Amino acid sequence: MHIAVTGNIGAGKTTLTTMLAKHYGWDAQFEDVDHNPYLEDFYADMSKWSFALQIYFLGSRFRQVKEIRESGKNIIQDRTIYEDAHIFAENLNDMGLLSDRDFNNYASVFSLMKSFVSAPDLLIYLKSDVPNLVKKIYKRGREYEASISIEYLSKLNQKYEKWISNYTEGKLLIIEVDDLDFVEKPEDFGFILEKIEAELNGLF
Ligand SMILES: Nc1ncnc2c1ncn2[C@@H]1O[C@H](COP(=O)(O)OP(=O)(O)O)[C@@H](O)[C@H]1O
Ligand SMILES: Nc1ncnc2c1ncn2[C@H]1C[C@H](O)[C@@H](COP(=O)(O)O)O1
Repeated sequence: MHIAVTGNIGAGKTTLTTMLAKHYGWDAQFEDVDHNPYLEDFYADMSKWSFALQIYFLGSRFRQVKEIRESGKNIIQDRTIYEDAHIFAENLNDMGLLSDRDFNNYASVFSLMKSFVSAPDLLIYLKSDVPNLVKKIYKRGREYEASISIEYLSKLNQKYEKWISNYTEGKLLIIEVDDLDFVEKPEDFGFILEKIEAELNGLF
């Protein structure tokens, strides 16, 4: 079984992925953030580094897709390859931070890769509003993310809403996380588990 957690920066994906992997004994796949050779430079100068960062994330996410296909294990994945293309790369292009020439080049590589990608059995979307995202990014305290603007987060949130409302590739569970504290409150984590199990009924 392949489950993926999706959502904007700071929504709680890594936290929930870690908790679910521990609870169910699943393998977890995380994003390549701490050893990412471009991320810090990207936040310092988005226009200069956007193409290099997108190619890096695309390669790293495709490696994960391959592992999921080959492993035969139950895997929970923190963010999907779809988000790189449909949320981040598209948004950078819209904002004029990734040129049309580079975006078209990227999109043609992504469309080749897409034929090898299977949708997760369940996609869990963590929906959060911008002020709450800002609070959680601040709480996490990665220095290079201090430059993330409200405008950038808002545009990403709009892209997420559009993408999720058109998502038909597989089962989808939307969780509004702003009134939940699944880190500190076991009942909130229990509420999420119930929702997941209801969706996966029959697949478990
Ligand atoms: N529902 C929540 N309640 C309280 N704190 C949360 C919640 N979700 C995430 N956090 C905190 O917010 C920060 C960002 O969460 P993280 O899982 O790294 O987000 P993401 O992986 O989506 O970027 C972390 O410090 C985490 O502990
Ligand atoms: N495809 C991407 N383009 C730009 N930035 C990206 C992409 N994928 C992830 N990121 C950034 C956003 C955050 O700063 C870190 C980690 O993501 P998070 O949502 O906090 O798990 O990488």
